[in-house]
Amino acid sequence: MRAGVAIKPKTDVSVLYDLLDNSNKDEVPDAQMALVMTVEPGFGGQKFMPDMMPKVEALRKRYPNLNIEVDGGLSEKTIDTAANAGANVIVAGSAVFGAQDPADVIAKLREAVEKQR
Ligand SMILES: O=C(CO)[C@H](O)[C@H](O)COP(=O)(O)O
Repeated sequence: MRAGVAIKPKTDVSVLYDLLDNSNKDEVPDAQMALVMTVEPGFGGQKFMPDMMPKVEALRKRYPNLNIEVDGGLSEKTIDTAANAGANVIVAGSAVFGAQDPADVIAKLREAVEKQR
């Protein structure tokens, strides 16, 4: 099993530091992924919030090997912003399910992330 931890847009990224810094110690479950919500949780089709990117950048700087996920409003238009900030796990609903060629969209999202790694 893998464990992750998520923060909503109004939550400061620093709340994750204690947990992630201590994730190899016995008393804290290993957190192997951090999810930075890029919309308010609740439903698909919302607008990507670029002002969440400093959180992603801060996590990437502090944890070079952490899986950092973004969720909300990700598409071919917003993927470069997220990937440049350091996100390497992408949740995309509308952009994929609303596409004529979902596989092509997934390939483009993947390519944008892999370009940064
Ligand atoms: O459920 C969500 C928020 O709670 C997700 O943001 C959603 O599933 C992703 O969808 P979209 O790509 O349309 O923003």
